[in-house]
Amino acid sequence: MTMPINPHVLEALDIETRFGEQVVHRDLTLTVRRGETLAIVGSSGSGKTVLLRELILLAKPSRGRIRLFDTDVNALSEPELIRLRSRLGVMFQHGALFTSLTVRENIDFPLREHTALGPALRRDIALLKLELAGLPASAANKYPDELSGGMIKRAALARALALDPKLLFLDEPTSGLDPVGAADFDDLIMELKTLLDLTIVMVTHDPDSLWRIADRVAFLGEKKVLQVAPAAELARIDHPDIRAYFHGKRMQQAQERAWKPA
Ligand SMILES: Nc1ncnc2c1ncn2[C@@H]1O[C@H](COP(=O)(O)OP(=O)(O)OP(=O)(O)O)[C@@H](O)[C@H]1O
Repeated sequence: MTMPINPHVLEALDIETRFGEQVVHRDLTLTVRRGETLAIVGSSGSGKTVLLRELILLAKPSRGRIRLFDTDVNALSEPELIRLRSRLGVMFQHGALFTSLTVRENIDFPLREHTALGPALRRDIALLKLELAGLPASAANKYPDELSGGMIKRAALARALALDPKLLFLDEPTSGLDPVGAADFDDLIMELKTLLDLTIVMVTHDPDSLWRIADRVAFLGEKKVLQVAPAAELARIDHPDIRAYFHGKRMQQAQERAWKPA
């Protein structure tokens, strides 16, 4: 008998997160469907970054369960956790590139850590990822401080893709980019999602990304996920925090741009 495939690649169930007396999450549940782009939004301090760190296994919630690729994370030993973590692609907000390494060496880093591939093959893979992320080959030997903000994002994306993850996390992928650069980056994410058959989870403050590339949006408030729905549905939900978030001028302009025929 074949087992039905779990439609969820990630499940965070009944999560509680505390820092001393402060409760950041309580009874928070979030599931991510295979193949979707899910955006996590909420006001400043609502616990998006903390949640992201828990989902990528860099931090442990105080209570609750996280299941990734059908594996209960709580039950794993440290080596098993490291192996599971290597199946996640993560692009951090400011790139988090090693400043003493070139772009190619940065992309090579996870390949060296987690595979037994030889240097020639690793070099080819790094150059391929660079190209996938839309960087010219000439960027390979540059150091992070020789790159523009947009190039740093792309280099960080190339590194996140190094090990061919099926699940990609993006922390504020378009922050700091001008509107054209941000739209280009959103386009790139959409293209890569289709090309590489990715599931994407992103924390974002960018209204254009919400309307253009997110299939569903999870709204964090009152220490939990208040609602998960496509942006158009979420915008109609009658909750004071959600209404306030969606009815700002920037959000309305983004909605109009997303609905304008190309
Ligand atoms: N390591 C930590 N120790 C203590 N408190 C923390 C720690 N990390 C986060 N917090 C607290 O948890 C709360 C949620 O922080 P978090 O960074 O997740 O918010 P956020 O929704 O990502 O905000 P923003 O949109 O401004 O980035 C904040 O009150 C923060 O001070």
